[in-house]
Amino acid sequence: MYMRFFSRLLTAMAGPRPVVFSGPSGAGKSTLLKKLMKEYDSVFGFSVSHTTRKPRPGEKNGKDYHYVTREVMQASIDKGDFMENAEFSGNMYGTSKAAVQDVQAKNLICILDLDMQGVRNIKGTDLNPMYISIQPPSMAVLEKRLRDRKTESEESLQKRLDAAEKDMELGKEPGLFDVIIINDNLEDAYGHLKQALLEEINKVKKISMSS
Ligand SMILES: Nc1nc2c(ncn2[C@@H]2O[C@H](COP(=O)(O)OP(=O)(O)O)[C@@H](O)[C@H]2O)c(=O)[nH]1
Ligand SMILES: Nc1ncnc2c1ncn2[C@@H]1O[C@H](COP(=O)(O)OP(=O)(O)O)[C@@H](O)[C@H]1O
Repeated sequence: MYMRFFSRLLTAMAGPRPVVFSGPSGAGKSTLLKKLMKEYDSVFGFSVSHTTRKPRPGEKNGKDYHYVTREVMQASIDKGDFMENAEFSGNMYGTSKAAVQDVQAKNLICILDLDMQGVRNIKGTDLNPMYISIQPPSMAVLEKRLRDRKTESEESLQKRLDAAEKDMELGKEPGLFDVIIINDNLEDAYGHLKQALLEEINKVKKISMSS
C-alpha cells in the first residue's frame, strides 16, 4: 500500500508522463516526432539514445543519437548506465538513464523512440509512459518509403523489412499500445498524434504558465 503510494509520488515528482513511440523502421516515427517537437519545442524533449550504427548524412551526434562503438556501449551497459538496450538490424541501441533524466529535469514530456524489444523492456520499469504505435498503411508502402529514403543498403533494407513484418504481428497484442496511428497521409497522421497528446500537452503548458 505504502510502496504503491511512494512509487506514484516518485513518478509524479519526475514530471509529466513520458511517451514511447514504436513501429517499423520507415513508418514515419522520426518525421512525426520532428514535426511535433518543432511545433511544441517547450513541451517535448527527445531522449537521445546511444547506437553503434553509423550516422546518416545530416544526423548530428548528441542530437539524433550518441554514436558509440560496441565496446564503449557494452561497458556503459555493464556499469548499469542504461534503462534498456536492444540489438536491431546488426547494431546496438539503448536508452541511458541520463538521456531520460536530462529531459525530465527540464519538466518536459520525454519522447522515446524504441523498437519492440525496447517497448517490452520499458514495460518492466517504473517509467510508466504512454505507448504510441506508428504503422505504415501497408508493407508495400513501407518498402517504397524505405527505398526512397536512400539511407539503407539492400542488406540493411531487407533486415528492416523482416523486422517490420515480425514487429507488426507482435504489435497486434491487445493492450500493448495505448494509441495506434496509421501514417498514410502525413497531415492526418500528425493531427491524430496531436489529438492523442493534447491532454498531456495542456498539462505542461499550464505548469509552465504558472511557474
Ligand atoms: N530499444 C531501443 N530501440 C531504439 C532506440 N533508439 C532507436 N531505436 C529503434 O531502433 C530502430 C532503428 O533505428 P534507426 O537506425 O534510427 O533506423 P530508422 O528507424 O529506420 O530511422 C528503430 O526501430 C528505432 O525505434 C533505443 O534507445 N532503444
Ligand atoms: N505520410 C507520409 N507519406 C509519405 N512519405 C512519408 C510519410 N511519412 C514519412 N514519410 C517518408 O518516409 C521515410 C521514412 O520515414 P521516417 O520518419 O524516417 O521513419 P522512421 O523514423 O519510422 O524510420 C522518410 O523518407 C519520410 O520522409
